[in-house]
Amino acid sequence: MTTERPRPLVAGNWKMNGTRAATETFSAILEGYDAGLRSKVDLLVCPPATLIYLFAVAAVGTPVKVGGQDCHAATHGAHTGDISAAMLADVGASYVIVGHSERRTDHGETDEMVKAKARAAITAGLTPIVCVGETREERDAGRALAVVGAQLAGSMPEEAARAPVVVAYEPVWAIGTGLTPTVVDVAEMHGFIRQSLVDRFGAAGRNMRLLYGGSVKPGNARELLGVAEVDGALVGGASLVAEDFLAIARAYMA
Ligand SMILES: O=C[C@H](O)COP(=O)(O)O
Repeated sequence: MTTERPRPLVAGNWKMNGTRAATETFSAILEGYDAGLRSKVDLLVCPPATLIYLFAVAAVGTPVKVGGQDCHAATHGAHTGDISAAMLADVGASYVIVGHSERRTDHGETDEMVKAKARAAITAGLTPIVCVGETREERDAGRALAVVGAQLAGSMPEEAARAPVVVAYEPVWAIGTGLTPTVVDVAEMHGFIRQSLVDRFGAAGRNMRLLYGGSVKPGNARELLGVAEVDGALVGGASLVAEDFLAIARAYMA
């Protein structure tokens, strides 16, 4: 049994922000990802779909990865407005976020749908980032572990036993609010998620990267990313500012 930790990943989720002018921000991220950072942490940026190709071209020759924020479960067909995992791969994406709480809420995505999307991503050669997380009410009712456990059980595809999958724990109440759980709560949840993954996927579950997301900022990154079983961050607002995003990644510098 390996005790080696997965290499950390700091991923930016730009959500519905950014036009072509934001290529400047992305270029600053590419430039700031120096040898020191490269030796410690992987970087991923998930811009709106309209910018994926542009960013992927800009990132050629660098280790920075580009990803999508969602994909359809089908490979192609009559799904107006949707994008398949293969289409994301075609324009240079190597990751895709699935089951973000904003998709679950805004688009009524169920665990079953998220699982189908994750499976489609794997089939297309992408690494899915499967998001889970409880609401404030669920935490206050003492149900956080049960809710996240059920989301994991329903959203993680069986293929995770043999294909790379990332899990992101994002308490819904911490997203974009400036609020974060205590490090004790993060440690409890990540320990629980790790155990659930090991129970289901064995060694693959032990090596899966577990990201924390929800109001990660340069000022709290070192504390949050230092928690046991936290292998990186999924960053929203702070990833829109190159210097803040890089400062979060620098939490891994000694
Ligand atoms: O996917 C990212 C998260 O929803 C976190 O967003 P935030 O860093 O703006 O709180």
